[in-house]
Amino acid sequence: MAKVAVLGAGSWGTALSIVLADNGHDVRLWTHRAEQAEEINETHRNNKYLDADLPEGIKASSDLEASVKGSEAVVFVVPTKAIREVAKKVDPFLEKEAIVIHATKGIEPKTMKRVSEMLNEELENYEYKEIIVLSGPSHAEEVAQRQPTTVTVSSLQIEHAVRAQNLFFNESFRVYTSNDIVGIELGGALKNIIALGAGVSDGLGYGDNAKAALITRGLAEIARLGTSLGANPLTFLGLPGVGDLIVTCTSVHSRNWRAGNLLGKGDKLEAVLEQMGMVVEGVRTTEAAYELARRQNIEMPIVDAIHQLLFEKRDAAEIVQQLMTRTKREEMDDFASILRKDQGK
Ligand SMILES: NC(=O)C1=CN([C@@H]2O[C@H](COP(=O)(O)OP(=O)(O)OC[C@H]3O[C@@H](n4cnc5c(N)ncnc54)[C@H](O)[C@@H]3O)[C@@H](O)[C@H]2O)C=CC1
Ligand SMILES: O=C(CO)COP(=O)(O)O
Repeated sequence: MAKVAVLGAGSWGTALSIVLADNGHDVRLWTHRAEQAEEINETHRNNKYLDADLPEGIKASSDLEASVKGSEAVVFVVPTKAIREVAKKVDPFLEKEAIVIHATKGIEPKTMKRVSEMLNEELENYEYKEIIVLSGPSHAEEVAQRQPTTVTVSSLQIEHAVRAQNLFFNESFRVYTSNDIVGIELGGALKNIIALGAGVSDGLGYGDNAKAALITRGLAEIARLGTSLGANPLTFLGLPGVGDLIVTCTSVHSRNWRAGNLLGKGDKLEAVLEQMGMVVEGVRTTEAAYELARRQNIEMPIVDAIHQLLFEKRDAAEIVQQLMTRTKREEMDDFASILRKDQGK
């Protein structure tokens, strides 16, 4: 059994630590707050983030060096905005043969980089340069209850992804592998924007028809942008694509859906984010995707609409009207162009 460091003691870091501890691994759950580490070790709970009793195999720590040194695997689960800062601090302590996995779902505004690209830049001494992503439809609350969950792990070298698959796989946590790291990271990050939109739609009082439309047309936007950046279009039909889109757009567990729901009811963004107390990745990723769409010359009307709502203070109901009255078009236009690109035409 392996020593594994999990970096970030929020909901998802804690839930993934439970999976690893259930598999018999020696888990160091690192937090940047010493008082949180003390509380976890004394109570075997992480009450602010997850309603679950933690297995004995999880030891919390605020000592990054002690957590990372000697670990066969290091799992980054801090929010996207903290990735660079934490990676810089981790770099001197990483073991030569360790695998680096991340389970963070975001794109960095301004640089428009994926999390594995940010990690590769900051982990200067890391020889493999083969970061692994873990993504899929997986709310922490259900994983902590050992409810059936499926995810996908991916890295450029499939052997690395297989090491991660073996680390996490158990009877309630089924792990697939894939070699499309670009598609998997983009699917996980971009679905958060659509989930904000689904929350807005529900908050405005619209029904299931509207939500199904958002999920389906949102998937078309994600696939269009993703394919233009080199992803395999089929990835978006898998767990980290449509799977994660469904779970995040339809579950009350989703922070992005909940934030959107409050926005749809008329609350202001700053108040919503303060009230959430947990990371709502879709907000910063909207900034990044909005810029990426322009750079790649890709049409993303839902992303544009969420950008207008979040950053241009536009009215939610007006934006829905604007989406509904766009120029008439053929439904499968986008998919036809994706397929043409995939076939090199
Ligand atoms: N919660 C979930 O069910 C899932 C979350 N994710 C992704 O996992 C990532 C983390 O999400 P959650 O755990 O839900 O967030 P969270 O808000 O529950 O926890 C974030 C944790 O990161 C810590 N943190 C923030 N800034 C930090 C810094 N500069 N240095 C060190 N630690 C810092 C916070 O103290 C907190 O413990 C996000 O990218 C999210 O999209 C992915 C799948 C499921
Ligand atoms: O990514 C998730 C589930 O797969 C969690 O989504 P939220 O960050 O919206 O809670």
